[in-house]
This record gives sequence, structure tokens and C-alpha cells, in this order.
Amino acid sequence: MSWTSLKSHRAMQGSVTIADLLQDPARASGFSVRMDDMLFDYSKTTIDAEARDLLLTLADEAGVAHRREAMFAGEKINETEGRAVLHTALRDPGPHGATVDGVEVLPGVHDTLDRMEEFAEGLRTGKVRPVNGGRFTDIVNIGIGGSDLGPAMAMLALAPYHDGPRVHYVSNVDGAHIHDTLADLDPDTTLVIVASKTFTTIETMTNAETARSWLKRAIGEQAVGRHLAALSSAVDKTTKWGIDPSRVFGFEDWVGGRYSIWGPVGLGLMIAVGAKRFREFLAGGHDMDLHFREAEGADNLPLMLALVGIWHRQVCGYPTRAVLPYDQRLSRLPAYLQQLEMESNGKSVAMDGTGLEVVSGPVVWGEPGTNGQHAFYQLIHQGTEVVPCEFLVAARGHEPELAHQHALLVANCLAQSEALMQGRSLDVALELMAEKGLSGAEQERQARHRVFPGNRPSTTLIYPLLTPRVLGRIIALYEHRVFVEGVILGINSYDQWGVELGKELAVALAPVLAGDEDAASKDGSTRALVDYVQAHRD
Ligand SMILES: O=P(O)(O)OC[C@H]1O[C@H](O)[C@H](O)[C@@H](O)[C@@H]1O
Repeated sequence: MSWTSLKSHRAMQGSVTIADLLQDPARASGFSVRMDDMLFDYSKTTIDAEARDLLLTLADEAGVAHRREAMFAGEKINETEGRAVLHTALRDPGPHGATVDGVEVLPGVHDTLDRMEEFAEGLRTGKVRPVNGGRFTDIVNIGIGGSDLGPAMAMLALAPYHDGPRVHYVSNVDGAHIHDTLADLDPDTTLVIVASKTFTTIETMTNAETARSWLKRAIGEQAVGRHLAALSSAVDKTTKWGIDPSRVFGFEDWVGGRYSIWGPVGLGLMIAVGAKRFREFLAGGHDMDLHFREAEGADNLPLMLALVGIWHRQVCGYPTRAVLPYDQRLSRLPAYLQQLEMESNGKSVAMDGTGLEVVSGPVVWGEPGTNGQHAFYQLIHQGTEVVPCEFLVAARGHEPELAHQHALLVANCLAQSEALMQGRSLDVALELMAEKGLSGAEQERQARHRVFPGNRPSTTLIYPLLTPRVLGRIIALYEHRVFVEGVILGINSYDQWGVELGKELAVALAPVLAGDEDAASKDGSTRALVDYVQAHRD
């Protein structure tokens, strides 16, 4: 019902532009949401009062509020895997929270957090020592997907707070990644953390074996355990792999991999910035949880971010969304959001097994500004596809001595959303060409290349400074956005069956590439590629 109303409302908006809507002096304040000192401005979109009402009705009809409370209570809303979805518990200071199968989850969460703190602070103070004495100077976190992208992103984001050992992230099974990382490190002063929820992921286990051998060569088999730790929900497997249980930080199956940064998977971050900062990061996530549960309708930031997403993708039909942080330290945010959003909502089957009524979530992509401006913004401004842009920017930077550079950064961010909205008409372009002395057909030809259609939507999320607490709020904001969009689409945002097939085929192809099995059963293209590799290696 609401989909139809939304689509017909969109059609009826006709030629009304964002610039027209902004003629209303109250629009900027009326079409933005504040959460404490964070501001989300969506006034530079085509969402008008009626569209917003219809979107809020859509969320109501989909049962977002009910589902949200079911999630926080620990109900098994990940129905295809029969699991609860409780990453929010990892940042809940308690004392009471969700229960799973009748058991309170917070005591276990807090115990693990305390153990992480003891270990991390031990490494930072030198109490936890390498086998040959001295201090651990470097930590290598081996993991992939959810066991890598979040903490690696947050590590860069919180660079101004690093005062512990250096932390490196290795993910790719390409041996180049671990090779180049270890090349600069000393095994005598390096601790390796193996991060894998399942402790079966082939890339991680392969890199972990490589790192283990590297340690063993330097410090000997007996001592290797003193330089290893593991983060996993498969604690039995970590022991079998040879990691002492005191060095294993476990989490439950109700934490999805791409939602796991708040618990043991965040250990590297805690080591780098310290437990106090890490707890501030958790507090930021919890702030957003409280806001998400308490704020009503259009005052609810994650809800509105999700509804803007639904408007652009499912109502207007724009196939992609660009995430453009004007914040160099958020340079990995787009990659992190690619997993969070696309692995969660890139599905075409609804929870009940039927096909989706509407299109699935969008392609998410992006790069930090201002770099992107000198690369792909051309298409965003003048290409034939509309790309909704999501800007993020801090009012101030961490380098007071470079405040003039930050001012330039912010000016660029604001100017881009203005340019996308406003555009440049043919008349203005003609005038510009006349000023250059052109006239007649050449004036018009040149002017046409300088026209900007405008009316291109964007949103801006602005915050005072990228602190641990603000980062926690931002990540939790996007997690809840994914949740809301998933509920509205009727899909399960917490499974990822779409990654399985490629993994299975890779395992089957390994012996074929090695020449131990015949390629005859493979298709012609795969056979030809196998032939090529066999002919060109060594
Ligand atoms: O943490 P792990 O069990 O090693 O999983 C690592 C990643 O691999 C899988 O392929 C999933 O698609 C991801 O959701 C997951 O984060």
C-alpha cells in the first residue's frame, strides 16, 4: 500500500526541484535530525513533508518498532540461522539487558571486556612481555571481512588517540599481504592475534599458519604461544589450533561478523588506544542505541537515515549510493559500509522465502573528499545516472595548527552538496562563454558542456570532532540504518548465504590448479583460465 503511495507521490512531484523546496526558510531545520551535537541534514533531497509521512507510515506498517524491541530483547530475529542479534549488548553497560534462551547475556559480555582490558593494558604497560624480554612493539591482527574491516577502519579513524603498540591488519590470502607486513617486523617483539568468528575461514587460517611459522623460526615452538592470541566464537577450535585458553577472547553466535567490532574483535583497537578510550567508543554506540529506541518518528536519526536510503533506492530507483567522508581518517569507512550494508541487505529473497516486492539494497561505494573530487565527481555532477551522496564531516580537526586546512576541507564538502543541488543553467553557461568572447554556435556548443543539471540529492552528517565516542555513534547509526532498511524490505539482514558458493568452488578448484584433479568437469572458460595459470607459473 505505502510503496504504491510513495511511487505515485514521487511521480506527482513532477518538476519540483530540491532548490524549489529550499525556498522554504524552515526547510533546513525541518528536514534534519539532531542527536545530541550530531546533525543529519537531509534537506538537500527531494523528500517533502508528504514523502516523509508516507515513509514513516511504511516503517510503521513494516513493524520496525516491534522488530527493534525484539532485537534488543534477544529474540531470534536472524531466522534463517536461528540466532539472536545482540551486538548492541556488547556496548551495553548494564546492569540488566537481553536474555537468550532465558540466560542474561551481560555478565558474560562484561567479564570478557574486563579480560580484554587486562590483556590490552598488560601489553601497553609491558606487564605482558615477549618471551625474550623487552616489550611488544607491534600487534598483527589476522582476520578478514567482519574480523578486519571494522577494526581496521576504526584504527585509522582514531589515529590521534594511539599511544600503545602499533597494530597492523592482515586480511588477504594473497601472500603479498602478510609478507609485506611481517617484512618490517621483529618476531621477538610482535604479538599475532588470529581473529575469526568461525575459526575456519581459509584466508585467515592460511595467514595464521604463515605467521605462526614466522614466529616459530625466531622464538621456537615452545614459546610461540606467548606471542599468540585469538578472538573467536569457536573457542574449541582455537584450543585445537594451539592457543592457550587464557589468550582466547570469545563471543557468542548472536554477534554477526560484520557487527563484531564492539567485542573481542575490537581488541587491537583497545591495545592501540587503551581501554578507557575503547569504553568511550562503546559508550558512543550505546548512546545511539538509546536514541534509536527512544526518539520518535522524524526525530529518530537511524530511522530517518534509513528512510532517506529507501526513498533513493526503492522509490526513486537510484542504483548506488556514495559515502563521501570529508575526513581522511574515515578513509576506510566506505569499505566497511560496503560489507555492513551490502552483505546485510543485498538479498532478493524475503524472510518467508518469497521473492522481494521491491529492489534490494543499493551498491555502496565511495572515497574520502577532497580526493574523490579530482577523480569521479565528474560523473556525479554530469553523468546520466543520479548518485545520491552521503557526506560526513567534522566541524573541527585534531590539528589546531592546521585549522586553515580544515576550513578548506569543510568549505569543499559544503560546496559539493550546494553544487549538486543548485547546478548551473544553460543561460549562466552561455553568459560565461560570452565573457570569454565566444558567440553563435560555438558559444552554445561550449556552453552545453558547462551545464550542470543540478537537483542531485545529498545528505550531510556533521559532528564536532571525530572522537572515540563520536565514532561509536556513527558506526551504531549505520548498523541501525541497515536494520531498519532490512525490516522494511522484509529480508534477514543477519545472514550471508550469498558468500558460500564462491568459497565452496575455491576449495574444489585448488586441487585442479595444483594438477591433482582433472579440469574436465569445469566449464570452458574456467578450464582455459586453469590452463593459462598452469602454463605460466614458475
Ligand atoms: O570471522 P570469520 O568467521 O573468519 O569470517 C570472516 C568473514 O567471512 C565470511 O565470508 C563472511 O562473509 C563475513 O561475514 C565474515 O565476516
